[in-house]
Amino acid sequence: MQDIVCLEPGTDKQPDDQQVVKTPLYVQVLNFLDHKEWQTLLDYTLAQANQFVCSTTFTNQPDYRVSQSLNAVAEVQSLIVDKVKSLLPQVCQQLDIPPFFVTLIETQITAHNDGNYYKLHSDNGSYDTFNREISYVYYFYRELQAFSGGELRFCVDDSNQLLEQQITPQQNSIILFPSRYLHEVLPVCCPSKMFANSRFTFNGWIRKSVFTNPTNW
Ligand SMILES: O=C(O)CCC(=O)C(=O)O
Ligand SMILES: [Fe+2]
Repeated sequence: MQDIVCLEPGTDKQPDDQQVVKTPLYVQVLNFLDHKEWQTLLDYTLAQANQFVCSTTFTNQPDYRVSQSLNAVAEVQSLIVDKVKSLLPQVCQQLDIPPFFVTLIETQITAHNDGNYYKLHSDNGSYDTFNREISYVYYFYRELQAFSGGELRFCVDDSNQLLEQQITPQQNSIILFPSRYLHEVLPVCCPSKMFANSRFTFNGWIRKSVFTNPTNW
């Protein structure tokens, strides 16, 4: 059974004492996969250890993103992507994002090990990424957890108010948020430095079609 948790950045007290609930920064779903699916994904990830390469960014800034990624994840991608697709209407509603046509759901598995991080960035700030609408990050790792840190930190400027929120990577949970929001991954501490003890994510980006209905052309 999945628990959808919609986290609010806060509420504003109005003069007439009515509370206005603001749009949340992100949606979190706990217990996202069942145990068998979780195990399949973890086993697959550990078996692919040698296929991971240094993570990249579209802006190619050195030392901005330090982790390892696996970009060919076809064997396991339906585990996450099908569920993400089915959640989309609800997520758009909660994040106040108008419904849109999806052109592509990008996927990768990322491993953050000792000292790894990803500095403050948005996921759609470059020419190649401008149509990313929603980012998703599914967290998983080997039991017992052998790393600390690696919080996902949001720093969002919302109508002149700076909203800051830090999320602890929680086993078998997923976070979805607007790709334009500034966020970072704080440094991970993994004393064993073993790949298998990494902070793993199945993460990606949902791209929006920029074409309108062509029947008027
Ligand atoms: O791992 C995370 O918590 C976030 C990753 C991220 O921001 C990204 O891959 O763009
Ligand atoms: Fe990101």
